[in-house]
Amino acid sequence: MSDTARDLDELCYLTAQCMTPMVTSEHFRVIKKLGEGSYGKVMLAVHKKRGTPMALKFFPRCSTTLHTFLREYNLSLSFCTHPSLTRALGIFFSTPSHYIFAQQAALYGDLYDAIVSDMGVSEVQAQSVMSQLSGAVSYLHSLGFVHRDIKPENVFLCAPNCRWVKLGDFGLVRPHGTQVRAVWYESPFCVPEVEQAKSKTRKNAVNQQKEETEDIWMPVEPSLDSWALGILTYCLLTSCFPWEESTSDDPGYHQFCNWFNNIKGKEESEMGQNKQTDSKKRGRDTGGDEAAVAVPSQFESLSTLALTLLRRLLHPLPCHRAMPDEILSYLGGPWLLKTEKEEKRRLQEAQEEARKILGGGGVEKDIEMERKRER
Ligand SMILES: Nc1ncnc2c1ncn2[C@@H]1O[C@H](COP(=O)(O)OP(=O)(O)OP(=O)(O)O)[C@@H](O)[C@H]1O
Repeated sequence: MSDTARDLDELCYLTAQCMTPMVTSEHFRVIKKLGEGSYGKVMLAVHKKRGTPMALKFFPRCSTTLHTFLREYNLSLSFCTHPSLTRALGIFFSTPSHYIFAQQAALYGDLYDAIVSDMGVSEVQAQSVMSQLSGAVSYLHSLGFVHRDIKPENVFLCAPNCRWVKLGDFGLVRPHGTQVRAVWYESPFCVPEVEQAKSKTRKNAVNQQKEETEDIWMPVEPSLDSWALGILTYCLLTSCFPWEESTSDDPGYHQFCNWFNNIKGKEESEMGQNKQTDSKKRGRDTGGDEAAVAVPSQFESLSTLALTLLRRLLHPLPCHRAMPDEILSYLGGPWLLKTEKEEKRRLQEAQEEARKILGGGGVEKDIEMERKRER
């Protein structure tokens, strides 16, 4: 167990000793519901004496253990000190029906709302979000924790136009290396390595009772978050999912894997001819093979740069997935093809403008005029 994981356990033990019962309305004015998840609801409230706005997260006691509650609270309070992680505010208490803690409130909704809004998220905003999340997730990883639940609903907006976002919901965070039961769920965010647990999970859901077969256990790896960041990047750029579920029988995912393997095959054959091999460098410097090999239809609007990034984050093999900090080296260039065209158009316009300023003949004409003047 890492030092940070041990520190978190100790904090849970200590805070369990001072959990106090309280009546929410005596200290807080509850304004409105900010959102609701599978574990509980989150309310915007104002501290009556200090006037400070905060998000109160309510966990029903009937379905939440004290340890689960305290782990999320202490993690958010003591470890989430990055500006793009949602920090707890040091207030926690219980009522007869709920455990409650206070967190920084994000007042502009969550990323899901932004993605499905009429405007969607612009390319610049998408890059800004991914840049902030790259920092936040890398920070969490540096402490030895893996988030395991990165999705649009868990990215909260603290300023308009996605200028400041915070990753929240630390209920599934576990220390790197922890063994957890593999649970498959129907979503592109579920990593492909969990497919082996799909038939068992399905049978359990149908029969409403646990199958006799052995559970499949997997270690918690940072590559889980890389995968989620890849899917999130795609959602931001297209407002859609790339496929329904990351399993071999899903047509969209199947197409992606074919494309992925074709590029890999091409790269390997080039490697045999002693060509440059680093896939990341290839993508950036030379345009790579991403566009050369027929791109799956759902990726057609993405630039070579974005395709290379997605190929790095969505590597079917977890051990080869890029770490979140690699996202930073893909910022600044176009992620959407439309923008690539616009970029060219802008460049042409700038060249034309420059030609006009130089009087049509360019530098040579200037030199000629200078000579005439001298004569
Ligand atoms: N600090 C916050 N500020 C503003 N809104 C928040 C905050 N925390 C949560 N929300 C809103 O409440 C919703 C549910 O919160 P959260 O994801 O933490 O709950 P959960 O029950 O753990 O959810 P899940 O089902 O994803 O596990 C979020 O999608 C978001 O819209």
